[in-house]
This record gives sequence, C-alpha cells and structure tokens, in this order.
Amino acid sequence: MNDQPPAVEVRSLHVRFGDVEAVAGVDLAAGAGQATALLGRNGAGKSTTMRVLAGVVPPTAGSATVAGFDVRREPVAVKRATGYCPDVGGLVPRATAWEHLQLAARLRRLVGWEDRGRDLLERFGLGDASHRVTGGFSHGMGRRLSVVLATLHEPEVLLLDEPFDGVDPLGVEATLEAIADARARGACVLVSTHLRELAIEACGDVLVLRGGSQVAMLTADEMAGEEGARAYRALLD
Ligand SMILES: Nc1ncnc2c1ncn2[C@@H]1O[C@H](COP(=O)(O)OP(=O)(O)OP(=O)(O)O)[C@@H](O)[C@H]1O
Repeated sequence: MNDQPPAVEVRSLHVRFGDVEAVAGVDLAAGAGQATALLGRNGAGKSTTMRVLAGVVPPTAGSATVAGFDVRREPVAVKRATGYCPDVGGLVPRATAWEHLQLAARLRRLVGWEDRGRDLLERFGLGDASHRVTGGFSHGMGRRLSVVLATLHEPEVLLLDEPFDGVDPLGVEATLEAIADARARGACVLVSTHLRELAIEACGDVLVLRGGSQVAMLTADEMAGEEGARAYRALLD
C-alpha cells in the first residue's frame, strides 16, 4: 500500500472573480507517477483550477496543496515544485527559444541543463528554430516551447494547460512522450484539455468539469471508445 501523501490534493476548491464562480467545488487527489486530465468545455473551470495549482491564482475557498505546499500560504514553494505550461502567454516575443531556456534555467538555478534542453527542443521539432525569436513562432510552435519550458527542470508536479491546442501530430506525440517520461520518473502530471481522446491517451484518470463544478471522476478506460464518448456527452448535457 502507498502511504505517501498525494502530490496534489484539492479539497472543495472555489474560485470567484466578481460575480463569476469560475470553480465551484473541485476535489482531487493525485499521486506520484499518476496523470490526471481535467476535461470539459470552454469555460468549465479547467484553466482556473490549473492556475490555482501553479500558485498563480489563490483559492476563494477550500484548499489545495501541491508537493506538500499550501498554494495560499506557500506560493513560491509551489512554483518551485511545479512546471507550468499556461494556456496562453508566458513567452517573450523578442527572446529566442534558447534564451527562454537559459532564463528558465537561471531562475531555477539549474546547472548542466544544456544537453537536456537541446534534446527537448529536438524532440519537439524546435531544434532548427532554437535561435529564432518567439514573436515569429506559429501558435503550435509556441505551445510546444511552453511544454519544453515546463518540463526542463524535471518538476515534481507537471501542469500542462491545453498543451495539444493547435499542435500538429508530431508535437502531440512529443507531448505524450514528455508526459510518459515525467510519470516514469515519479512526477504527478495534470493535463487540461477539451479533447476526450487525447485526455485518455495521456492520462489514467479523468476529472470532468462543467460550469466550474466537478461532475465525474472516471478512469481512462471508462472514458474510452463509443461508450466513453456517450458517457462524456451525457455528463455535459
Ligand atoms: N480573470 C478572470 N476574470 C473574470 N472571469 C474569469 C477570469 N478567469 C476566468 N474567468 C471565468 O471563469 C470561468 C472559467 O474559466 P476558465 O478559463 O477556468 O475555463 P476553461 O475550462 O479553462 O475554459 P477554456 O477551455 O475556454 O480555456 C469562465 O466563465 C471565465 O470567463
């Protein structure tokens, strides 16, 4: 039996922006080596939940701990323990891909990261673009670089918000591999997406959100195939 505390633990999470209740009761426990998808339509509360887990947005009510750190009280420790690919933004248009890696490495005081950095850029099809400024990147190239930056320091908790959005099949393949590698070294992975098929390919468990609320926690097997598609549609109706 695994008596390790969960790497991510969320209890009755609520996040409110003025009149909008973006997250209205989410509970989640995920352990080392586990990958969980947050699945739901636009506006379901996926990104807001991810932002809370990245230590970027504080909960309005409820609690969340990441790698044992409370997101409200210890956001800096949470940021140190996580690798976060935000759904939008995060790249500096005038900096090259390689400069983004250099900056990320400096902020995290990494040493000897260059070979891994080069290897990741190659695996994500960005080797030839590593010295181009990101302002000229396509949307999918930016997404792929954001995943590289999230995983460079081999974080304990990897948070990927819409990593497949607008990404071509080779980029999807590289992202699935990065998720599998992270799990293999014992990281806890959370992936937010509105794509059921990729959610179940990438993750063993799926948390379905609707209108900010958690409507189901299912295994990838339960979400698979025609039956899974029907079950998912029924959860959204
Ligand atoms: N900073 C904010 N200020 C006001 N409302 C917000 C803010 N961030 C999110 N919301 C609202 O909270 C709700 C949930 O948004 P969120 O981005 O978490 O959903 P999502 O599931 O990630 O959607 P998508 O798939 O479109 O990215 C939406 O109604 C959104 O408009």
